[in-house]
Amino acid sequence: MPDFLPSLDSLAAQQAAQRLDRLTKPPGSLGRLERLAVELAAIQGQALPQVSPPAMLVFAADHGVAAEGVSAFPAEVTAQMVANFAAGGAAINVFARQHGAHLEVIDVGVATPLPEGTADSPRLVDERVRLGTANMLHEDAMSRDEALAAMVAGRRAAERAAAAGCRSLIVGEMGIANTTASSALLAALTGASVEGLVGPGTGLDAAGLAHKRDVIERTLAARRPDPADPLEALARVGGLEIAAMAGAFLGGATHRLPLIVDGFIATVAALVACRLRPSLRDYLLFGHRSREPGHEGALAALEARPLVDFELRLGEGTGAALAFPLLDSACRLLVEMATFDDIGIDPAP
Ligand SMILES: Cc1cc2ncn([C@H]3O[C@H](COP(=O)(O)O)[C@@H](O)[C@H]3O)c2cc1C
Ligand SMILES: O=C(O)c1cccnc1
Repeated sequence: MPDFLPSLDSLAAQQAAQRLDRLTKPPGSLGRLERLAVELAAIQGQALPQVSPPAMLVFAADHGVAAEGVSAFPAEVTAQMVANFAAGGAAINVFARQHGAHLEVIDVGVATPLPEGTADSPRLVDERVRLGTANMLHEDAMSRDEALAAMVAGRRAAERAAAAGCRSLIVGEMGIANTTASSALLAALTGASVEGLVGPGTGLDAAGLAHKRDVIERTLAARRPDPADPLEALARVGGLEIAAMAGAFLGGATHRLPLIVDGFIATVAALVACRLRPSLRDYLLFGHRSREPGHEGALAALEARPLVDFELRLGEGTGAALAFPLLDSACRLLVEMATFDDIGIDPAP
């Protein structure tokens, strides 16, 4: 993983801010779009930033803890959804087509064999580190080396996106039971109570939720993840796709790509990456506020304010994709709007 990340470009930020003040509008009247434009200039090191085309990286893996009945859906759905992403039929595929995104599905550890023909899809990348994590209630989800290998697979995906000319990164996931792993990891890293952050995921009822909470609490008591060692915590109670997302964020930042964080799971992955490299925080933009209750605590741990609140609770990168047009609009305003000079008006009569 990178030892350091490039720092924000304050000169590019200043140039963008000055241009915004010369555009044909009252100063500051485009609100948060103006702050976004300046932030994007600082990240990319360009007075006129550009976020299009985006890359959409969907990392998929299975979770041994699914055997405890912590999801409303069976573990086989991970592989079925990977086939759906590969065929272009999932929600994130719709947004990818809408925004001309480069979409990749990266299998870092799907346990069930993929449906016939899936492996032939040009969208699918095989980076399997192991066939799903172990059941973290009984043993560590994976080894430290496996967590690192999954992070490196994530970094490689970010590097492919940069090499393909993508100008921003949307990072999503698929992995049945990954809200359980993310909840355990978030509780471990922040010390927050499991009760306050556990949620229904794909749609557990009240009894299912109580059971999920009990499984997470017993897991934390058995695994004792150390918040001072984020990689170890990731290995003990995390997931392969969560590790890969953390690696993709770090890899994207080394290429100065604005990183659009999705919902609960992506935000927990971003938190892990920030604990490893705190300066990563400068590169993160938060797409949306998920309905999953734990998202609030994950956002608070990163002092993050999401762009949109549309009551999504899906994952895959959909909440980040939904916010993408806001970033794109911010960039286009900087490039395409006329200045007061252009139209011959003195803005300060
Ligand atoms: C058909 C389907 C499509 C999905 N796309 C994302 N998720 C989301 O749901 C899962 C997490 O919820 P839990 O922890 O309750 O299993 C993840 O795979 C996440 O990406 C999906 C879930 C399903 C069922
Ligand atoms: O916010 C998310 O990422 C989320 C919430 C519920 C289920 N899957 C993902």
